[in-house]
Amino acid sequence: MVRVFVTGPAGVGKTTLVERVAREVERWGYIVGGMMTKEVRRGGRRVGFKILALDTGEEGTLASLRGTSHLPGVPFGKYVVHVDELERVGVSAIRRALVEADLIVIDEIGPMEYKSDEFVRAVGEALKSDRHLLATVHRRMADRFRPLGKFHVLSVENRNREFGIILDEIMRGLRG
Ligand SMILES: Nc1ncnc2c1ncn2[C@@H]1O[C@H](COP(=O)(O)OP(=O)(O)OP(=O)(O)O)[C@@H](O)[C@H]1O
Repeated sequence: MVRVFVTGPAGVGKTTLVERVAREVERWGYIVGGMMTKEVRRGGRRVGFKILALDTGEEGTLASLRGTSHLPGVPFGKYVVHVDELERVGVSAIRRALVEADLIVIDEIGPMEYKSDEFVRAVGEALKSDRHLLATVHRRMADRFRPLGKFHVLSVENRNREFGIILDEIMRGLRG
């Protein structure tokens, strides 16, 4: 069983890399589940983050700029984190992946997501399960996950090369 963690500075391409890997893995006929986080931009400006369930395509609002959403939430810097949405879309997707997927994707494990105890629990379950895991980890939390699997730090210079290395690690795990 393989566990791959990806970290790196904001905007370096972690989500893009995970999407590319997930697409390739699916092309080989494996089932990929879990969740992705994407930024939401309006007029060139980042106004929040949304979560996407990989299996159903369902979307939820993870966070929005303070004062711009009626959804309940927990303040986090200039954002409000919508814990209910994270649990409805993201945590549910991870839980389904724990029973259905060949590869569990968690993008990302970060301080916003950690506002949800259910999310923290779901990550713990993924780490206890014997399913293959590909997760992105916020820089601030990297040290906690470094010892738990193969660990990659992305930069603009290495991100294309790392894509190949990570895909190879995961395909080798999937093929046993
Ligand atoms: N390998 C790549 N080659 C060219 N452009 C890329 C590559 N990877 C990512 N990008 C571009 O860089 C931008 C940021 O990518 P992405 O959202 O994947 O970064 P991230 O590390 O997940 O960001 P965040 O820290 O916000 O989660 C996007 O516009 C994406 O298209």
